[in-house]
Amino acid sequence: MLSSSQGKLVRNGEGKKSVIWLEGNIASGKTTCLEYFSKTSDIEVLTEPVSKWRNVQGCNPLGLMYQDPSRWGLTLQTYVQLTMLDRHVLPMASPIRMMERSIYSAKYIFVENLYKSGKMPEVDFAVLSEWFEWIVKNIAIPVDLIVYLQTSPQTCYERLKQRCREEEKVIPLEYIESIHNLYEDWLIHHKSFEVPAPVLVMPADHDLKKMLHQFEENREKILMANC
Ligand SMILES: Nc1ncnc2c1ncn2[C@@H]1O[C@H](COP(=O)(O)OP(=O)(O)O)[C@@H](O)[C@H]1O
Ligand SMILES: O=c1ccn([C@H]2C[C@H](O)[C@@H](COP(=O)(O)O)O2)c(=O)[nH]1
Repeated sequence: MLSSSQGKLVRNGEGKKSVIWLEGNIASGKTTCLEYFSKTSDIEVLTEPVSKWRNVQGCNPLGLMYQDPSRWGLTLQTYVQLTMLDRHVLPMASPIRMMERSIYSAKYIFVENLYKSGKMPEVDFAVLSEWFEWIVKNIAIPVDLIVYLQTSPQTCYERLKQRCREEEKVIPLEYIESIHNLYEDWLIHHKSFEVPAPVLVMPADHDLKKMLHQFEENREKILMANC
């Protein structure tokens, strides 16, 4: 249930619980990492609602956006903003929540990329920005730790091609490079937007075996996020 605290809407009784956001480029390995931690008791894992972005009442805003970003970028990102907010305010079922991306990366990375690349009209950007500012001012979006899977764009491009999601077949390497640069400016160089929690950087170009080893090595740091 939501109640009001210091002028913001907050979820009740979740002060001691911890929330971790898993951030990284497209096909950097976020879902694979979440799958690994989902086997741990006391952790609930929330994946990105991509299936909704591919099918809202029979329409596919993700596919439309990749076909014509100038026309459909606002449509997709409005729906991403809504569905991510829905994830953030969902009552916690376990003491630890790991969630894939956030309403912040939707705005600071994906909306920013559309706008900066000239594919989002100024008025669409202004409307989305005002919505975003209203949300983060009025609704508590808890986060204790951001885990950043840091990859090279080339690695993501190869994994993306291998995953072969229909809508993403049109994505060029340059798109992945732009997303990479925005993530680095935000989470590593602190050059763009405020970072709402400490960042744990995990190099993620390695093969699966080494990644699983690295997840295990970082388990304590991740599980103790709010201590
Ligand atoms: N360390 C890795 N080495 C090689 N392939 C990987 C690795 N991690 C994930 N993959 C593969 O790359 C693709 C994208 O991974 P996924 O976890 O879905 O990324 P994301 O959720 O970040 O988009 C999938 O096909 C997955 O099996
Ligand atoms: O705000 C957003 C968030 C994600 N997307 C796109 C990028 C990808 O094509 C999918 C999500 O894929 P991942 O494999 O989880 O990275 O959705 C977007 O356009 N806007």
